[in-house]
Amino acid sequence: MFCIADILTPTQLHEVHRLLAEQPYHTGSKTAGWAAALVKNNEQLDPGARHYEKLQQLIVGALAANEVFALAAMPKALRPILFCRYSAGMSYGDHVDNALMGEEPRVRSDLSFTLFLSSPGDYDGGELVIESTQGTHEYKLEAGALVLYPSDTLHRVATVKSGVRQVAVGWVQCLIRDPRQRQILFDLEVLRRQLFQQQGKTPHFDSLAKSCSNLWRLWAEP
Ligand SMILES: O=C(O)CCC(=O)C(=O)O
Ligand SMILES: [Fe+2]
Repeated sequence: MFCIADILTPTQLHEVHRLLAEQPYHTGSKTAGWAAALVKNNEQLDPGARHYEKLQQLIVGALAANEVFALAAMPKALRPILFCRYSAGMSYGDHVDNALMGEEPRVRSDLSFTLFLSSPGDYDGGELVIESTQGTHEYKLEAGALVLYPSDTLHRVATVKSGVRQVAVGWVQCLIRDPRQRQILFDLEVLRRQLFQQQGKTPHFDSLAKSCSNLWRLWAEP
């Protein structure tokens, strides 16, 4: 589980809200699996909405520009972003995300993310609650921040008691499928950057870079 602040700048957030204003939404249960649809009670931006493509580009561009997201998610493919809205009384009960998504070539959901578009003060309730082997985690982040979590978890969105919760949600198929291998590569890549910053391109740096590169070669599914 990974929280990343400031995926969107205040200017980008403002633009997202401007593009989302007065756009058509439909019931969110359309894009859920049959079991998840039973507990999904929210609204989603209609893919035919006037600004849908612009919104996609804005979010995908912001994700692509974020070095922490790139390193933590190691994306091979992204599903189209969903723009979801929960008004008072809405929630999304316990569910697991579909393993395979979309048409051929299908995307395997390794990681899910919620990018918060509303500030925590804009609504009561509406926490994203994730069950993991380490316990239950609740997330209600600042607008512009993102939580990245394994798609194989049971999770839910608590009922919004008042106000409106707006989020962008998405799924990533990772270049490295095994979370343990992703963790090793994440740690080594961080170390490689730190070593370069402190000492420059030394023989130690080259040696570490070689091992990093060779682990990518062993494990990546490009
Ligand atoms: O709204 C959220 O934060 C997550 C929604 C969700 O779990 C989903 O769309 O599958
Ligand atoms: Fe979900």
